[in-house]
Amino acid sequence: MAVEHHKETLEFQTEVKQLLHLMIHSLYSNKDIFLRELISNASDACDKLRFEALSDPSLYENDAELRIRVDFDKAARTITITDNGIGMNREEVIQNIGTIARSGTREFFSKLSGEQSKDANLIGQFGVGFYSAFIVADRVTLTTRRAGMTAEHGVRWESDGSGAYTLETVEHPARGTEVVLHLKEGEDEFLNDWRLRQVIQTYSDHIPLPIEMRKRNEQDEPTDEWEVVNKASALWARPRNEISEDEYKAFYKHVAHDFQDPLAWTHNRVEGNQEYISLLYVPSKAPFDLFDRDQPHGVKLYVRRVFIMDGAEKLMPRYLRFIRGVIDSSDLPLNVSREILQSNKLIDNMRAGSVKKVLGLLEGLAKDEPEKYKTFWTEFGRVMKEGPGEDYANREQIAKLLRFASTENDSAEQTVSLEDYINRMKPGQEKIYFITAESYNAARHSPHLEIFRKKGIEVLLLSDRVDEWLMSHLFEFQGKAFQSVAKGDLDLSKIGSPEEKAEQEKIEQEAKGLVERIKSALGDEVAEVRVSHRLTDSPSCIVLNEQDMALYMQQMLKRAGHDVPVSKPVLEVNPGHPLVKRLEAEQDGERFGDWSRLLLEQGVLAEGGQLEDPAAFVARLNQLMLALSR
Ligand SMILES: Nc1ncnc2c1ncn2[C@@H]1O[C@H](COP(=O)(O)OP(=O)(O)OP(=O)(O)O)[C@@H](O)[C@H]1O
Repeated sequence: MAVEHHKETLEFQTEVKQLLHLMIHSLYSNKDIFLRELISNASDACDKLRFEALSDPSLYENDAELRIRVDFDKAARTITITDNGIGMNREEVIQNIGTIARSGTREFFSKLSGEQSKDANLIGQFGVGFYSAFIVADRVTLTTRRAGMTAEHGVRWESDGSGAYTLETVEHPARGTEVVLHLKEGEDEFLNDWRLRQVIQTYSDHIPLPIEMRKRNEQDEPTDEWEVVNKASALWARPRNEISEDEYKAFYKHVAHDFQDPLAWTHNRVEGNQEYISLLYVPSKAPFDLFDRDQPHGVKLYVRRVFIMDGAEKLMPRYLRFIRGVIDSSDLPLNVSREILQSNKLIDNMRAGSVKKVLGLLEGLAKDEPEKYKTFWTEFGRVMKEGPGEDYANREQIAKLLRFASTENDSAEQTVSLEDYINRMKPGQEKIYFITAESYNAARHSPHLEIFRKKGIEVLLLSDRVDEWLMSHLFEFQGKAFQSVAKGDLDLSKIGSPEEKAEQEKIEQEAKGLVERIKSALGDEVAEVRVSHRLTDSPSCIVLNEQDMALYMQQMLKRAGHDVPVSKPVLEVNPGHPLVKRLEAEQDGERFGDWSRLLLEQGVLAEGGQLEDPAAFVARLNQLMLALSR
């Protein structure tokens, strides 16, 4: 293949410019992290080489001792981080270092406020990576050669971090990547052996690769000999009682490329028929692309300390895609391929065991550290709600972890568990009542809640997008069935007194004629008209069939271009309401029809549905208002 030798100047993608600016300004107080990020990248590059070399050992080029070196030059004011990992070719450098390929990036940047403290948090969600070099450097030179290519295929990338970079083909005999940081004025503290070792030991002690620095002679001058400065043993392989909290946290920051502490973790060694170790972390902040379906999973697979692959989807179900960490098997073959992973009993067992551990960890948090659980739920609750639909076997355990807003505490915060709900159920109450709506306020103000408020029966208020899906997979919890208060026939007779029931029957009897008139006025726009036992303050509401999708969801799907089968609603009316009484007295057939339709239309609107002919609705409403004011 011909080698292009020209040097060219390329512009960073706009987002990269923004990222750089933000990073330099908001992460300055955390500036040590640049070294951890560059070492993590170097370590990932070695892992990738080790994996590719399983099928092509020639990639090692007779140098299979993977390592990372950190060096500095006081006179030149540079720090150099070198690895003999996979390296990159020209296209890969452009792809990986000049662009951010993650979807949702643009949207992410639009959320930034310009306020440094807030944005520093957001940048953490994004992951800082290679660009963190520019926190301390005003020029960065990266020289790299991909494993398996010849020396003349070296690539040199250089930038001052302001908007453009140069790219040049160079001779580079050494395989892997070398990153040289030309330090900014005032950053000389890093031109110090002790300081660099301290940062490495704080952040990178337990990555399973040796990190080397030059040995120093008696005059404290660098020699040509190198020594390992980290423990270089896999943290997860050590016994739990020998690992400190800080070591666990530092390791998390390395595997997760996060700069905040994790919320919790679980570390287990499984022995017996099958042997593996898992070290799994719950982050304290959700990444910005948590809802991107293509977002890579965060658990790395190792076989006997050798990295096999990143984000192995088979190791965690989708609803636990935010979990970060490592699973290290003693039984899988080293040359395990993605295909083998797809259907492998050992993998299935490790996954089932690890899911149990994570659910157990979350249960422990919920019980013993409610504040932390609250943080967890705020960040990841919506993803956990995908659980019951996805993981049938564990659905009771997942259901226990769910938290909801409810009429009990009148707050949008999701804090009520199903166990709390069951403990507060009224005598005679057999069902767990809930409502789904487009927003918390729509749920809270729904006319369907009127009778429940009157009787003091708690209703769970569900307004996350995933809730309708969740409730189509949750049928019961601890033997109590779930019941939407907006769907199907409502029977609260067992909770009330026998007199109430008799009273209801009487009202129904008396309103029979009215119900008939409304039914014939609306014709086939409704499946049925009946007297409502849910309403106390509103004149009417719409009730859907048990199996129907809520109106606001139907609306959303329609907007997204889906065909939604529509079934006709049931209209319930409240004969005690003054408007309905007024309607009953109306003799003019046309007006009776118009007003009946208004009852139907306001029911649809209250459900978050959309009217076929909104202008006609407004005209009818105005007529009614005029008539009533006369
Ligand atoms: N030392 C290296 N050797 C080989 N490839 C590298 C090296 N450093 C970076 N890269 C490539 O550049 C990409 C971008 O690196 P960067 O650190 O910005 O992000 P990341 O590591 O993918 O994720 P994060 O933002 O979470 O740190 C990496 O995914 C990798 O493909």
